[in-house]
Amino acid sequence: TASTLPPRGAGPNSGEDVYDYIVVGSGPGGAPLATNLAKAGYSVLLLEAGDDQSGDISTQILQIGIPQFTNRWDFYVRHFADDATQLRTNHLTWQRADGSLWVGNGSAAPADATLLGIYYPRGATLGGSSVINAGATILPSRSYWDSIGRLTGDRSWNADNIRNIFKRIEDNHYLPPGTPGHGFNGYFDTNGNNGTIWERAPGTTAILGAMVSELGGDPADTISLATRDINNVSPTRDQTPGLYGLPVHANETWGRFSARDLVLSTLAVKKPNGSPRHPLTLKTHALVSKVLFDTKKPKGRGRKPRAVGVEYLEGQSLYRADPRYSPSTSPANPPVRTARARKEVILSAGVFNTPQILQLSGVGPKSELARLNIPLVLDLPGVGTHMTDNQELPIVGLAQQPFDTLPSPYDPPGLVCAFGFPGDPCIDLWRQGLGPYARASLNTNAFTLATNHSSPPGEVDVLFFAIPFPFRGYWRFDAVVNFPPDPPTTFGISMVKINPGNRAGTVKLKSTDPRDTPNINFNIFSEGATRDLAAMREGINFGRRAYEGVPAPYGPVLPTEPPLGASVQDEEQWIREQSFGHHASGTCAIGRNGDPFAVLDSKFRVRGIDGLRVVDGSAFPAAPGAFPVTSTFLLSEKASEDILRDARRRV
Ligand SMILES: Cc1cc2nc3c(=O)[nH]c(=O)nc-3n(C[C@H](O)[C@H](O)[C@H](O)COP(=O)(O)OP(=O)(O)OC[C@H]3O[C@@H](n4cnc5c(N)ncnc54)[C@H](O)[C@@H]3O)c2cc1C
Repeated sequence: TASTLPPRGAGPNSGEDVYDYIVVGSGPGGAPLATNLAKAGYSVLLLEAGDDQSGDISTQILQIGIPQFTNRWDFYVRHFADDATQLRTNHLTWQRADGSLWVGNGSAAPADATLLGIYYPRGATLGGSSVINAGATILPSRSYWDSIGRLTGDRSWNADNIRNIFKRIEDNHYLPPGTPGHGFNGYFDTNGNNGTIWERAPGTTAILGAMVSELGGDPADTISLATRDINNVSPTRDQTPGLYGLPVHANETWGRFSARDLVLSTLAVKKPNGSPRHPLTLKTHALVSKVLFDTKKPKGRGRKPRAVGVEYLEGQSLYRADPRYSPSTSPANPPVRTARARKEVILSAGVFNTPQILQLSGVGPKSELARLNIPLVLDLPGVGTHMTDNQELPIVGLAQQPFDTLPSPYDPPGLVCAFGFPGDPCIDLWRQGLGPYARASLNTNAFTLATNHSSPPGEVDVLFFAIPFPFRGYWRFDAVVNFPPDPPTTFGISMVKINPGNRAGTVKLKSTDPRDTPNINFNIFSEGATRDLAAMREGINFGRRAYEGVPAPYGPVLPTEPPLGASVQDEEQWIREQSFGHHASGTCAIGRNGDPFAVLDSKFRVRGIDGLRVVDGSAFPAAPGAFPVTSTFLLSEKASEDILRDARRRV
């Protein structure tokens, strides 16, 4: 079949590209696993479609680490199958006849504009999205991990076990050494604010104080509460709402830690003779197009197809979501390579690309594969389904005066950072461990709420972070936006829905061309909508009451968005149409035995296939807490243990 690997010695590879394991994708799912397997002595090929951008300073400093032209893929997704609803979303991206981008809803779109969809960037570089994300590092609730154990009957999924993995990998820079539940010698740098940022940001602190007060606390405690550890081990942590610090994956001088560091540091270890200590081979510019299966041997009773390698296209920016891709300059027929795995192939290409690769390989919903005439290897209806996301929405308000941050006495007078633009004086300071980039920023606060609609009851189900601008979602910085600029008195209480009920998102192939993006539809608020909308409305009302309570000179703050005075129905419509996400999970989910939609078993093995696992954000059976990245590192560490245990058993 099309998926069969050429015999060893045949073709351009001549058998030389053979490894114990092949890992596809170097993000938080792939990198820990690839490096752990190599450190255990197994030969590993790590294939990454992007390139190594570690020389780009914006990827080194957390505060300026926004998605760049060189390190991201631009996906455009749908939130709804229904066009009329979709067109009311205010942050749709459209392409005009001259190629420029325009952002706005359908009512005002220029006549020459074609709808691309809702912009949804992903990291596509060595280290994956951990190189471009905001770095928020919050563990999900204990019940989240325990529920995977209950779902699968696999007791290794339990909160204590996962906390032990966290302790092993963390290198905490914001708590006293020895703090229970934390680690201080691992690779996963975490940092958090020490309170001083709030002393110089009186407006933001006043808003946080009003939120504390609204929950029955004393606003005089605001600064000390804003340094509280949200990843604490208290047995009541998940049921204790209120203000905390928001930790991030960053080192002691707020340099970004990412999955890239793990790969580069593993490659850098040498033996005394100068040869690599660990048998890890990294190939960037390698876009995996399919998994190859052994379909030659006669099928015995119960014999499953076996993954034996991968096929990949070689070259830079081959995927059409890469902003550097151009139909005129990108090669039409890049070289096609294969690599063989003695033991296993592990897909860690992220929530959109892992299900794309599986479907291109003939593993997925039978009807979908038949639609594109892809030879069927296994009918696995759950591939590319059950996608979930944390819905987010800002509660926007206008204060009585602008939100200023007072200068730090430690900075040169008149210092103004340019956030990575040429001549940024703060970059040189950061190199010396000084200046604003070497300190916590204003978004290092987290405020949780347990609404009357939380599930499990009593557990926090909404997380806010308070910032002096409205975070309404993503669009490209070079797009023209069709919204009026926000005045400097604008504030945003950003709301993230924890444990969302919707898992109706899908990733389906657009074509059999591996360079095409798939069709992605989150189908938001299709499932569990009553509960989620009610919880988010309760969150909005909490934010509005807090705004009213902000004292002079900043308050009272006038809530402006979602629009005031709307009926319940209209407000729900606003939430449905204007909320957004960027934490997609679950497109190849772990599930219980007997569930036809369970793509993976509890050990990350693709059900019905030997030698193939999925280890990335696709594997989560539900959204992991408010922020997925830490859980993805933990998942990868857990998978490493499972895979190494199996490898030793087979020896
Ligand atoms: C802008 C942004 C902000 C975010 N902020 C936060 C946050 O503050 N906190 C948080 O917890 N989470 C955040 N996230 C989400 C978080 O970063 C992701 O959930 C996490 O990185 C997922 O890890 P992953 O390994 O599943 O996939 P990814 O990190 O997406 O990595 C997948 C890798 O696979 C590669 N790849 C894809 N297809 C192929 C192919 N065919 N062949 C070879 N390689 C391939 C990609 O290039 C990429 O490097 C954010 C994400 C973004 C994009």
